[in-house]
Amino acid sequence: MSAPVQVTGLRCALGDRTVLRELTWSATAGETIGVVGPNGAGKSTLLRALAGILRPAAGEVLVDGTALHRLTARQRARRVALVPQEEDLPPDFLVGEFVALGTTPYRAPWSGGGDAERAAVAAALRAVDLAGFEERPVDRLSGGERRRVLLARGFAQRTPLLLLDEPTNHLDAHHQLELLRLVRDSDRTCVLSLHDLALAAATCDRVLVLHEGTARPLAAPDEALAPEVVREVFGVEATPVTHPRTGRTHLLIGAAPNEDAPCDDTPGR
Ligand SMILES: Nc1ncnc2c1ncn2[C@@H]1O[C@H](COP(=O)(O)OP(=O)(O)OP(=O)(O)O)[C@@H](O)[C@H]1O
Repeated sequence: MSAPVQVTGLRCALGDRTVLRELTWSATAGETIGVVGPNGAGKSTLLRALAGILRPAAGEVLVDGTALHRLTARQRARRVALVPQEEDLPPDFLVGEFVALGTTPYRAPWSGGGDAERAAVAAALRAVDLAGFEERPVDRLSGGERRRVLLARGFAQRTPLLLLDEPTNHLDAHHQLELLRLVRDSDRTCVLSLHDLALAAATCDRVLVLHEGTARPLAAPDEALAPEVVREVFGVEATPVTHPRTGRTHLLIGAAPNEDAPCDDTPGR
């Protein structure tokens, strides 16, 4: 249940302002693509274009060969799920009712959910470590639990393409790693925006770096997040180190040296 994604000559505008231009890249079915970039680089805008919510100003996005923005909302919702960065949960909803919204595209109009829907909701809640939360009012959740409920709704949509905007926000270390493991292990194509470059390097098959209104070539983390790229785009130092147990490359992020500061080589300092 995964779909290839093809982005060709994509330009995205908000109002009369071009936010992204000349984006051309493609993801194969089942890949996990990380999107990184400084604040305001256009990560959320790109995800909205991939979701078919934002109509491209030029170029196109094809998911499994289909331009999503030409589909009805219901058809689109069977192909792509977008978990936004922030969303107010509707007051008076129970967690189970909210997560069940993810199954709406599969229901006949005006029909209730039934056993299949309950099973889908329970599975999605188990996936985000909230098993048994169905009856809990959504306004009685912590920030991290709210975040995981949003993710559960995205999982319940059972789409071949899953878009996650800053999915690790508000999550503790355990749930960040669990979520990213879930994303990697799922058989969907996933595109996720991340601020944490080390997590992006450790989790994603390939990484797209947005910078100055466009994207650098989509590449494996070692190349996409090479120290010189990270220095130029983010103004920080990235040091690749090999994890002693797994052998995977991890990035240590630190402040860039201040080139104007006098160099102090005094021993012992
Ligand atoms: N409605 C709008 N009209 C014009 N410009 C907008 C509008 N909404 C957002 N922008 C601008 O578009 C740019 C891209 O915004 P976007 O939210 O996609 O960036 P981002 O990379 O997701 O940012 P962040 O890391 O801060 O979440 C920003 O410069 C933002 O100020």
